[in-house]
Amino acid sequence: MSRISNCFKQLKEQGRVALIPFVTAGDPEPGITVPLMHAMVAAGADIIELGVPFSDPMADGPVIQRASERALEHGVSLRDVLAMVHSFREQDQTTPVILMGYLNPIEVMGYEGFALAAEEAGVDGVLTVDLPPEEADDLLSSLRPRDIDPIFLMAPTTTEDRMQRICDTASGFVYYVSVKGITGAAHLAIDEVSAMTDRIRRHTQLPVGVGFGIKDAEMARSVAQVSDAVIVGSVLVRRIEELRETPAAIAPAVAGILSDMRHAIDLN
Ligand SMILES: O=P(O)(O)OC[C@@H](O)[C@@H](O)c1c[nH]c2ccccc12
Repeated sequence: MSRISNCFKQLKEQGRVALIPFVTAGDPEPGITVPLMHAMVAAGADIIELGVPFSDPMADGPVIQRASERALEHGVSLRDVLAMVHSFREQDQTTPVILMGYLNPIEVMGYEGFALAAEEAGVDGVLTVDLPPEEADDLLSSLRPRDIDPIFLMAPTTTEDRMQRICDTASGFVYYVSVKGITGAAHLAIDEVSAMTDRIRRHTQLPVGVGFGIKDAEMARSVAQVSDAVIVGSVLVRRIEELRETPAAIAPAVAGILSDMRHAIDLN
């Protein structure tokens, strides 16, 4: 069983919902990422979504775009991100790590080479924003034998047919994007999210994670009532940006936001 499936299985037994923070690897500087990952786990993160910096991140809003720019200024590459995961794994063998990124750097490395390096580093899932499941066969045939879960996105506009196809292709969990638009979006309507997670569950037994537009602990709590995982990115990345001149303050600040969310989620 993959580390992601195992994580969800354990959470389910405990009647708990996963908290999945997103940060961009190497933002605002490479040295911060591994300690930040450990701090997030200590604050209650169950799974970590780590962004691979990319020059043209079209699904991302300005906050996460700027995070990519800061990391790229330090020359952070896909190989560097894999090295960070490898280093994280020296002290943490249980928390799943998902790489979130765009296809280009993976294609450059080659699917087989990437999958091998990801497995060696201890990566558990890969979310390639610009690779639809219809075109994912080649990458999937490199990931599957290594127990690396492909994570796919569904949006409010996803049709039933597509939903079924995505559910049949994905493993680990499926990611429901709560709003039309880009990361850091303003408003998430909980009734709509609830209706969609119900629909998705008619297609799959996989856990359903919800992300985009979750801003605070209260919202995290409502989303946790209708999902299996709460995914939070821009609020954390914005805090990282605010503190970029004082990097030592970043991990405690991010941990503070996450532990508030953790407590709120566990109140359910
Ligand atoms: O930033 P938000 O609105 O909290 O949403 C999570 C999101 O950042 C993270 O999962 C993510 C970052 N970049 C992405 C691109 C596509 C899908 C998801 C993502």
